[in-house]
Amino acid sequence: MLSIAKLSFSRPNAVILDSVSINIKAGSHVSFMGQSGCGKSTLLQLIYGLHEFEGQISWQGVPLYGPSRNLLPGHAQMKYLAQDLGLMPYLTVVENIAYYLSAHTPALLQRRTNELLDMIEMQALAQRKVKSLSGGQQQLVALARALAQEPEVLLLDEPFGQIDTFKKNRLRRNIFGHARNQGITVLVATHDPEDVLPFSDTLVLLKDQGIFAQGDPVDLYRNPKIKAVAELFGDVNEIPIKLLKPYAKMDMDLLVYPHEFYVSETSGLAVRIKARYYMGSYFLYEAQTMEAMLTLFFNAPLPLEEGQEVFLNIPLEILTERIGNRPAP
Ligand SMILES: Nc1ncnc2c1ncn2[C@@H]1O[C@H](COP(=O)(O)OP(=O)(O)OP(=O)(O)O)[C@@H](O)[C@H]1O
Repeated sequence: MLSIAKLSFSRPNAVILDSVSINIKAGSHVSFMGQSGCGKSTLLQLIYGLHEFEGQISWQGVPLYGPSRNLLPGHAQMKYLAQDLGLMPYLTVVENIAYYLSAHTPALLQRRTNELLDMIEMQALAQRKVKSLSGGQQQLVALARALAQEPEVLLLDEPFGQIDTFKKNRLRRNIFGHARNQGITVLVATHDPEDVLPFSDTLVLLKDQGIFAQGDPVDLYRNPKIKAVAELFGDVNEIPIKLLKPYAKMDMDLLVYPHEFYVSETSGLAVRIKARYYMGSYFLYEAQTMEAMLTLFFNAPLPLEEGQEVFLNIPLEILTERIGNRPAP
């Protein structure tokens, strides 16, 4: 268990984290999200022991301290992968990875190196010097090198930030899957819901120097109780329920993702289309409600025209789920 109790940290001009407490089960994958500057990277750095702090952090019952109590920065059982990757630029990809591998025979070393090269899909670049690689490729070598060290805890700061979209999902599956098989506890600071929804056991939202919400990412996605949570996953609309269902007895705002609407020709919430964005497999529309002049966003597979009037609806099960989960007044 990674236990964080009443953790506080300030910079000269600002409190960054104020009395943060959380327990993280060994072997679990946890993502930290929140607006830029909310302290995600700082939290990972504090766990890794790079700054002095107030409060307690312990791993498997053993207290962890800041740099003044450690000979070298960082804890041996952890690996922290920051934006500056700390690679050895004049060595090759394979040398950077194999440097940290413990293997008793050359054949085993070769096999384990190959496994890691396969994982990051960089066999073809194995003999290239790291300094000649792109930022994204260096990021992958750093990930493989971190995993080669078989840490108990892996702390990743925006791990796929520089990787191209076309490879990203496959690499995420490889790397998070490898960490899961090895029983490594993974903590990720990210802005990207695709790092979180398919891979994390827990999502933690940082806001106002503390933990604002935490839970199963799928629950938080499906039943966001407040807009700040829904917004982590992209665009979201906040709509007074009476606009959608005029006969509704309660007064509340409903959070609706753009893909949850469906378009009807005949009935629903009347909107006029203001703008259309082609998104590949669908169109994203900006529209204005005819009543209350509210701006909202919805997705549809069809090319609708600017100025066109359509009716929007949301499936009954989403309506019931959201109403059932509304925050207490
Ligand atoms: N070396 C530093 N010196 C002074 N202030 C810093 C330093 N590093 C970070 N900060 C400040 O601390 C706050 C938290 O920064 P941190 O990098 O932890 O945020 P973050 O949530 O990881 O942001 P991002 O999503 O943009 O990476 C920010 O206000 C930032 O400006």
